[in-house]
Amino acid sequence: MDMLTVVDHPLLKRDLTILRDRTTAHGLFRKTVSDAAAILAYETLRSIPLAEVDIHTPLEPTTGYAIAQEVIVVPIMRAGLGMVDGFVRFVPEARVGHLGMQRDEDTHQPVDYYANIPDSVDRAEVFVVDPMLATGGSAISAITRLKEEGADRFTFACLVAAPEGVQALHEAHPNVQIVAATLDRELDENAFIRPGLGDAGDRIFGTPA
Ligand SMILES: O=P(O)(O)OC[C@H]1O[C@H](OP(=O)(O)OP(=O)(O)O)[C@H](O)[C@@H]1O
Ligand SMILES: O=c1cc[nH]c(=O)[nH]1
Ligand SMILES: [Mg+2]
Repeated sequence: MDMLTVVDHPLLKRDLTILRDRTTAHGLFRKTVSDAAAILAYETLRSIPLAEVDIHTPLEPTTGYAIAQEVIVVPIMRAGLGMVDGFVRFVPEARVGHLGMQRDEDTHQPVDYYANIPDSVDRAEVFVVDPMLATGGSAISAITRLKEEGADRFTFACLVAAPEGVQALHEAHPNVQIVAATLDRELDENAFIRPGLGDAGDRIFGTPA
């Protein structure tokens, strides 16, 4: 699956273990989602373009670098909110858009309930973040919506990806780079990722169904 980059880092392996463990309480779960997102952001931002800038050190003029591309981070709510801090800590000037989507428990299709997308999305590098890529329905719908607003440069960053979701997202939006902390085995009959980590949103916000 070369449309997918699985970031290989010992800290991510440790963090995923904390997240998968059913005994992890929501406070540590939320912190660990943020920490793991920061590692994904660090790796993903390697390709961000830079421009040279003239600055003065206390001793002499020199050349430095500034990020030359507008960055927009778009969490898919709720669970994607847990990854925003991990991304914007490295790019504090980034704008943050929001897309609210809730998967219908029976059909597994995403139902939209909120959208707020910055006007500059058409000239930005857009990082869509959500811990879980299961069937791919939510990610596909989010990126379709962002394309309607004019966006055309995307990375989709998640913690746990299912092979079914990677395939579906790639087929629907072949130009989207997918970055994950792990590629898990499969979806189960409820479209939950196995082994997975359960319902990411409920575990981040401490609201088990
Ligand atoms: O790839 P898919 O099959 O679309 O599934 C993944 C989606 O499901 C979860 O959200 P959920 O609907 O549980 O909403 P929540 O974030 O409010 O918990 C998850 O955070 C993704 O958004
Ligand atoms: O395993 C899954 C699938 C969808 N949403 C989740 O939060 N977890
Ligand atoms: Mg959920």
